[in-house]
Amino acid sequence: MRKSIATVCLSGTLTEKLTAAARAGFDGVEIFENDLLASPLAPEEIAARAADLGLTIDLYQPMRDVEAVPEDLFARTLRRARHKFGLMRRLGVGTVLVCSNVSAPALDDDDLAADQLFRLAELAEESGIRVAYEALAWGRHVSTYDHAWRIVRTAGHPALGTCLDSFHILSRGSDPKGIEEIPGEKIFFLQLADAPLMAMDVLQWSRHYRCFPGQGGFDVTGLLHHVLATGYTGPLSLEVFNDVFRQADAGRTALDGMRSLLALEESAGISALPAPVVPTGVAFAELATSDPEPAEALLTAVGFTRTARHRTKPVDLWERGEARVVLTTATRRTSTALAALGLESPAPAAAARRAEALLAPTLPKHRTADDVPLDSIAAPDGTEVLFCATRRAGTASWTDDFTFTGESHADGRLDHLALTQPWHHFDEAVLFHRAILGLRPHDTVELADPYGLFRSRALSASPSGPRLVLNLAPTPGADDRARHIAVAVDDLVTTARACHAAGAPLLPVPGNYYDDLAARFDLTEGELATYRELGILYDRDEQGGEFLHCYTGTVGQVFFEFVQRKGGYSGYGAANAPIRLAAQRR
Ligand SMILES: O=C(O)c1ccc(O)c(O)c1
Ligand SMILES: [Mg+2]
Repeated sequence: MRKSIATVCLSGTLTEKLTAAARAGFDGVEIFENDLLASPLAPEEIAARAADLGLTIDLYQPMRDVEAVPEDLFARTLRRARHKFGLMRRLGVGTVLVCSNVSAPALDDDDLAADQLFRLAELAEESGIRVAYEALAWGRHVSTYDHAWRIVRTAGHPALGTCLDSFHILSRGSDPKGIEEIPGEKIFFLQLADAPLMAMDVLQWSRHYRCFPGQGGFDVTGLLHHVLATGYTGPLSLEVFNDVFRQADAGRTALDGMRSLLALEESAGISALPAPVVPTGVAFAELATSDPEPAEALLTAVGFTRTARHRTKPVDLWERGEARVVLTTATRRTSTALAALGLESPAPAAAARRAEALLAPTLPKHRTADDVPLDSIAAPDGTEVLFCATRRAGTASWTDDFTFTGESHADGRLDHLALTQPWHHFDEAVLFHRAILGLRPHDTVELADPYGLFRSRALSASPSGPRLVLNLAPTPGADDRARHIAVAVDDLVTTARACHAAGAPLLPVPGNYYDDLAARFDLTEGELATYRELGILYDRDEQGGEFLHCYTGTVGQVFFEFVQRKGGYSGYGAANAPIRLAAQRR
C-alpha cells in the first residue's frame, strides 16, 4: 500500500523532513501546520519540492476545535477554514484532518456536531477538499472512533469522512473490531502509531511516548486487519509524537519508520518479504582492540583458552567450552570493544536478503580478500552482525579462516550479550532485532540506578537461541558503549573460585547487599557466606527458578558475566543491575 509519514515524526526544517521521507522511500507526507508556518518556503514552493522528491502531500493537519460550538464561534471557524482551504489548494493537498473538539465551549450535542461538520464539508467541497474527522482520545465530548463515525454518518456529506488513528483507538482500550462497520470509502485516512503500555494520562502519553508500530505494546497489526476488512485503500501513514524522535537525525528516523511499515505490512499479510531466518545461537562474539594484552589476560583468568589463530591476520579465537570469543587486534588505536556478533544462522544468505529488504545496511562479505565470505549487516548501534554457519557440511565455515592449536577443557556457553544502546536509538534497535532477526522482545525493565534510570529490554527466539539484552545507559558519555558477554556455566561457585584463584578481577559487591539477600530469601548461612566471599549475586523468580551471577572488571568497554540458571529461570537478574552499576562506578 502507499506509505506516508507525518512531518511531526521527524526533526528539522520542513525541507529536511521532506528529503528524509523521500530518501526512506515514502510515497507521501502529512504536513503539520507548524512545520509549514515555520518554513520560509511559499506553499507553491513546498508543493514543488515535494513533487521533485516524488512525494504527494496526502493530508494537511490539524484543524482544531471545529464542531459542536455556539454559532458565533462556528462563524469564526468557517472564516479560518476558508483561509486554510485556500492554502491547501496552493499546496495541492486534498484532505484536511479535523480533530475532535477539546475546548471548553464545545457542547455535548452530536446533532450540532454533525450539522457543523456538514457545513464545513460543503465549504471544503467547493475547493475540492475532503474533511477527515478524527476522535482524539482526550476529546471533550468525542473521544472514541465509533462516536466520531456516528457523527460523520449522521452528517451524511460525501466530502466528510473519518480518520482513524491507532493510538487514539488502542490507548483507550476501544475494541477495534467495530471498525469493520465503517464503509472503507468513508475512512478517509489511517494514521498508525504504537506506544509502550503505560498507565498515564492519554494526552501526555500521546504527545511524548508514541513510537513506530512494532516498537511498543499495541496490537497495531490486529487493528490494521480490521481496517483492511472495510476495503480501505488509502495510505498507511505514520503519525508519531515522540520527544526522542524530535531530536534524532531525520533520515535515520524515516528509515526506522519505513522498516516499521514494511514489517507491519508483512505481519498483516499484505506484502511478502524474504521470510525471517531466526538465528539458532551465537557462533562468536568479537572483541576488537589495538592492545590485546589486557583482554588476553582477562580471558585467561576467567578460563578461556586460546584455541586458534587466524591464518593471515592478528585475530585469535578464544574458547571456554562452547563460548567463543574472537579477539581482533585493530591497526587503528581503539580500546577493547565488542565490535561484532557472529550469529549461527540456518540460512545465512537468506538471512541477509531479509535484512536488506528491511533496510539494514549490508557490509562487505569479505573483510579481506582471502577470508571466508560472510553475510553481514550493521545493527543500529554499529555492531556488525555476521550470519554464520559453523562447521556445517556443504557451507563455508568462519572457522576455516583459523588454524587450531589448542582445546578448551572448561565448560561454558554464551548465555546472552548485553549491548548498551545510545539513548536515541533504543526503540530503533528493538524493532531492528525483532523484524530482521525474528527475535521476540520481552517486557521492558526499568530500575532506578544511582546515576539515573536504567532501562533494559531482552530479545530472544527460543531457549537455545541467541539472547540479546539491550540496555539504555543512564548517563550519556562514559558508559554508553559498555557491553558485556555473559557465559553460562554449570557451577558458578566453582567457576568464581577458579576465577579468583587465577587472579581475575571480579566485581566487589557490598555487604549490605548480602544482608538484604538474607532478609529476602531463605538461603542457608553457608550459601550466603559463599556468595558474599565470591561476589555472587542472586535472584529467584516466582516459580522458584534461581539465578546466580557475577561480573568481572572491565577491559576497555567490555566485561564478562558468568551465570548459572536453575529451575527454568529465564530472566537476567535485572533487580541486581543497580548494584552492579554502582560497583562498576566505584
Ligand atoms: O496531539 C494532538 O493534538 C494531535 C493532533 C493531530 C492528530 O492527528 C493527533 O493524533 C493528535
Ligand atoms: Mg492522529
